[in-house]
Amino acid sequence: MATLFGDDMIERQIPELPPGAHCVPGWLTLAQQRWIVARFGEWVRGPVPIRAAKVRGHEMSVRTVCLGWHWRPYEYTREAVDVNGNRVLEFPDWMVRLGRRALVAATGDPRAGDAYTADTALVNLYDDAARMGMHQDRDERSSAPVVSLSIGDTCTFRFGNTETRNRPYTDLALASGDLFVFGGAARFAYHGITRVHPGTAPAECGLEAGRINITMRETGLAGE
Ligand SMILES: O=C(O)CCC(=O)C(=O)O
Ligand SMILES: [Fe+2]
Repeated sequence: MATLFGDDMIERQIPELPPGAHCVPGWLTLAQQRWIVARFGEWVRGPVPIRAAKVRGHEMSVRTVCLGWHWRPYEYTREAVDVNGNRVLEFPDWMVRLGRRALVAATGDPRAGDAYTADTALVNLYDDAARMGMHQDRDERSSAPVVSLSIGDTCTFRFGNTETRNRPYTDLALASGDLFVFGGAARFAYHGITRVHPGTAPAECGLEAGRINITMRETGLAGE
């Protein structure tokens, strides 16, 4: 029980979030985190290498590898047309199940996951200097919730409103193992990462430095 007196046992204060947004600190166990980090090692060696997507000609500071559908600003395709043209990895069944369980855990509603079949995940890798500017996730045609999982270093996550990228917003820490869900009235809220806090990853999460974030989504796109 090496984690018994770790930071994960200290109740963290979750600031008030807008309706539709939920945070579940420490949702993934350290064993689950390590297992996902091992899968991440496979994904980055997969058919499409991890890369920094370009937004209006500028590389993002995060690097991203996708599952199910390949995302680039501002479109999903099956092939990584801006990387090497290869088809992205299949969306794993275990992640479909995890997404459903995440919605149940986040909302407390045992039926919340029933109709949810995530079919894409953007898996972001942040180094100490990486940030993500305020944006909406709106390249999906479905308004089903976004399920976000964090592993590694803690970051400061800024969760805002659906109208502007400015205030009102709430800053909260997302630590290794945390689940964040935004759906319903919060589905199209602006959000971003203002900083990553180096050296804060728990020793046993499987990632020595940096931060992995997985956001699962339903694209609402059909077929091949
Ligand atoms: O890293 C995060 O927690 C958020 C990532 C994000 O907003 C995105 O990939 O669209
Ligand atoms: Fe996002």
